[in-house]
This record gives sequence, C-alpha cells and structure tokens, in this order.
Amino acid sequence: MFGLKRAATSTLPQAPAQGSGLEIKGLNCYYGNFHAVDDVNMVIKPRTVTAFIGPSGCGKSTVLRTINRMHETVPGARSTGEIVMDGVNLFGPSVDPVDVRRHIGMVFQRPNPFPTMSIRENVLSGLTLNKKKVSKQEADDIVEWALKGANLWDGVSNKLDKPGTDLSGGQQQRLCIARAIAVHPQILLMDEPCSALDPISTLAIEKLIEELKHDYTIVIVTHNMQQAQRVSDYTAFFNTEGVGKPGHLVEMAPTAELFGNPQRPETQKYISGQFG
Ligand SMILES: Nc1ncnc2c1ncn2[C@@H]1O[C@H](COP(=O)(O)OP(=O)(O)OP(=O)(O)O)[C@@H](O)[C@H]1O
Repeated sequence: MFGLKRAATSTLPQAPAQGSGLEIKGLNCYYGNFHAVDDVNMVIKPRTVTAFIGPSGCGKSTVLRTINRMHETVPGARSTGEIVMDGVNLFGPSVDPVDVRRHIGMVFQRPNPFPTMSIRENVLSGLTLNKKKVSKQEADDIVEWALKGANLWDGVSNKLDKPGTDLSGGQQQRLCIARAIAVHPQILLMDEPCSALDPISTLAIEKLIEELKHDYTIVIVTHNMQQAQRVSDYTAFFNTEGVGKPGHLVEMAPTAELFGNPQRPETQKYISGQFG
C-alpha cells in the first residue's frame, strides 16, 4: 500500500527496509477541546535521524504519536492536516491505522516488553498480532535478524525462551527495538528511549540509532540536548507560550546549524538553558 519495495506477502527479512520520508502539512492536534499543537509543517528526510526538542508540554510527543496514528487512540483526541508518506496521506479515508502502525514503529520511554512473553515471543509479537503465519524456520530467521539488528543477539541467543522482563533495562529497550524492526517498518519513532536507562545503556542505544538510520528513518523525542547533538542529523525545536497554549514548531534545521546558529531568539534561549 505504501509502495514498499519488499514482497507484500513475505514476512521474511529478505530486503532491508528502505526508510521512507515524511511530509507534515498544517498539522493541528487536539485533546477534546484543547488545542495542543498548532500548525506544524516539516519535511523529514529518508534515512535520517530527526530530534524533537523543546520544553515540557510543547507537543513533541503528541506530534510523534500523531505520525503513526496513535494520538487518535486517546478518547476525544483528533488531528487535522496531512502527513504524507510515500505519496499517501496517512490520514486519508482509505488508510487503515493498523497498517500505518505496521510501517511506522514506536519505541517508548520505558522499555515495555510483554511480561508474559519470552524474548523470542516478544520479537515475533508484531507478526503474531498481525496474524501472519510463518514457519518455524522463518520465525527463527526473523528472531535472529531482528535481535542482531538491535545489537542484542550475542547477549540472548542462548536464552530466547526466558522472559523478556528478565533482561536489564538497556537490554529490554533493545528487545523493544528488535520487536519494532521485526515487522520491517519504514520509520521508527522513539519517545525519550533512553530516559529510563543508565549512561552505558544510553550510549548503546545511541550507537544503535546511528546504525539503524542506514535502513530506517528515525524520529526521536529527547529532553537531552547533548543526545540530540550526538544522534540527530536534523533538530526540530518546539515551544509553547505557556500552559493551556498550543505547542508549535519554532524552527527545524540541520542539527549543527540549529545548535550553532539558531535563527530564532527563543531557540537560542532554550539551547543555552535559559528556560525549559
Ligand atoms: N492524554 C492527554 N489528554 C489531555 N491533554 C494532554 C494529553 N496528553 C498531553 N496533553 C497535553 O497536550 C500538550 C502537549 O503534550 P505533550 O505530551 O505532547 O508535550 P511534550 O512536549 O511531549 O511534553 P513532555 O516533554 O513533558 O513529554 C500539553 O499541554 C499536555 O498537557
């Protein structure tokens, strides 16, 4: 449906994902009557890492969750505008939100492996939930490929049937990344993926992001400006005029430019720690 290059019927990791770009046009997001995000326009290039930064409440997570149509799962929440991927408006009437989530995976702030599932079952859970039937051999291949892709295989290959929750926090987050890539998304959304992790696990995830961007387009929300500078190619700075006011995109630029030569005074104030 989105013009994927791999065979539509195959669940096997024969071809790497291609990492689609996104164009966000006139995006407004609401929670009931509350206007949370105002008129966001941006282009996210394929196979790049884009960091969303900004003070609390400026709408970073809301925009992120709108991209894979998770925002609308909150009762009363809705959005207007367009998000275009591979020429398709993801808000279009014929687009199935479940299909969108298959192409645009998400990794959350707290590692959240399914507690009743083994490591192996966690990796395969996207396929199981989508009722994809695969042979044992195909499933083995997917598990190994996804865990290798998430840099976790060496640590867990001899205990795939142990619960995912037995792993350390950093390993659990890598398991969640393996689970996300096992269904071959085009885009990976990461909502503060390191905020619950220690510094060593954080560096491991950052290194992984660097590797994953060769195959996937990555959008990461982070409160950590050093992290944004370490991992991202582009940075989008969001702000809000205050509680109860909608968040908006102030500026987006290549990361070195945004931090080195911001165009807007409020960006300069934020990155120099004067607020937020
Ligand atoms: N489920 C919800 N119901 C109602 N309002 C919400 C909900 N989630 C977020 N909001 C509001 O929407 C606005 C944007 O929130 P959002 O979480 O997107 O901001 P953020 O920039 O990601 O913040 P943070 O950095 O603190 O995570 C805020 O005013 C927030 O209070």
